[in-house]
Amino acid sequence: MTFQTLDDLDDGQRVLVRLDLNSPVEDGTVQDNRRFDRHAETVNELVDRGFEVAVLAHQGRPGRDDFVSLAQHAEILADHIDHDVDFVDETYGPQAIHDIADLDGGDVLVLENTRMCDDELPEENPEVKSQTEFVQTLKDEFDAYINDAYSAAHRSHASLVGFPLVMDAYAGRVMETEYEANTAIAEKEFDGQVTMVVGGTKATDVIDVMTHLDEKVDDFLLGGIAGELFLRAAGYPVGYDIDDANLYDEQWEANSEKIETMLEDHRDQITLAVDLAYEDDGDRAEQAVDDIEEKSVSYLDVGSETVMEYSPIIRDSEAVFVKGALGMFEDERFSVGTAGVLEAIADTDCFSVVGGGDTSRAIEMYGMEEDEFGHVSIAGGAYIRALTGAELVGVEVLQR
Ligand SMILES: Nc1ncnc2c1ncn2[C@@H]1O[C@H](COP(=O)(O)OP(=O)(O)OP(=O)(O)O)[C@@H](O)[C@H]1O
Ligand SMILES: O=C(O)[C@H](O)COP(=O)(O)O
Repeated sequence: MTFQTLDDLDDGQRVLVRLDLNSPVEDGTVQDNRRFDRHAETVNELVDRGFEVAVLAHQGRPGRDDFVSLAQHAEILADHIDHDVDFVDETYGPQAIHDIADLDGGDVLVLENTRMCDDELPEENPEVKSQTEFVQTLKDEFDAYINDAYSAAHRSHASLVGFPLVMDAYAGRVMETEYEANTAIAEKEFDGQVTMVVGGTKATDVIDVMTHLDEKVDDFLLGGIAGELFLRAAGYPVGYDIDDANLYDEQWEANSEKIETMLEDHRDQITLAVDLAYEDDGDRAEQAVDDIEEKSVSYLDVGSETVMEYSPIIRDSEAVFVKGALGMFEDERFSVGTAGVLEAIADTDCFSVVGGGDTSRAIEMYGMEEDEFGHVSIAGGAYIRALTGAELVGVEVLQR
């Protein structure tokens, strides 16, 4: 590993720290999750060593319900580090600069959601990002930049790739441990069957990675939004938006060709759900995919038959990778797919990795322990990209 770490940084300086506190939001309330726990290690160390700490992080995506302020994140972070955490509702405006100047040793200030700044999101190369007003304004306020957000390091966004080009840059403790674990996992060779459980809402991320993993993975078990899109490509009348949902059509447009090609070239490596679950009068109901004539309900989980088909495949695997939940597990009625698959993994002695800020929450929600899995990563998209052997842009710039 060639990046500088906190061991290379002198105590008591003024530091800008990028965390990944991107969290599930339910009815406007940010849900605590292991990202806070893990990043607390880095923040606690900085506080104990007398640094003046300003935190950059993002939440959600513009236009989605989870695109909210970081005010609640500051409170949750304070609970995890047993230390006051201040918040300012600007990322680099005059009030933010004022509050940064007021920091004393051991103080922590969370700046507003980076994705509320125009400079943050367009995916541009690090050189371009380093010249944005966002980066140029904040860089002079700090002695060093620390990136702890391994789980967002696959995005070429200003707060992740801009600062290392114009500041002294370091990896935080989470960046270090996730990088080491995921790189080692990517280099592992398996003699037996390798299975990947693919679900969640970010179908574009997983489908892109699937096309690069077809030599490493013997069987992809599909669920979630990606699963429905694959069913659509296979000819079933599902995988498009109904009501106000905004999960399928855009991702179908972006990925339909890749999905169709994968089904043509790798059909024997792709296992699709045989039944799906939906809400009927407040209860869970299930329907075989062969019986669906028209999509008139939202499918929120894979069905029980699907879990029965996926479980023996998992039992026969030497390694299982999970990215994304098979259903909306936060609602117990729709946890059957996700909990069923995680229990099947926990019951075998295969090597396993469960990744994703949301998905990894299902472990404790459904009574399992982290040590029943080989590695639980707070990274989702970043860890599966690392599995392909590709370098993550946010890591690359730290290694310059
Ligand atoms: N059929 C479905 N309908 C709606 N939501 C679903 C469905 N299936 C899965 N989900 C949701 O997917 C979410 C997890 O997927 P997501 O794509 O956010 O992955 P993740 O594991 O958090 O990874 P990352 O860290 O990349 O965000 C869960 O919160 C779950 O509720
Ligand atoms: O939750 C994640 O995987 C990271 O925070 C990246 O979020 P994004 O997929 O919205 O870029």
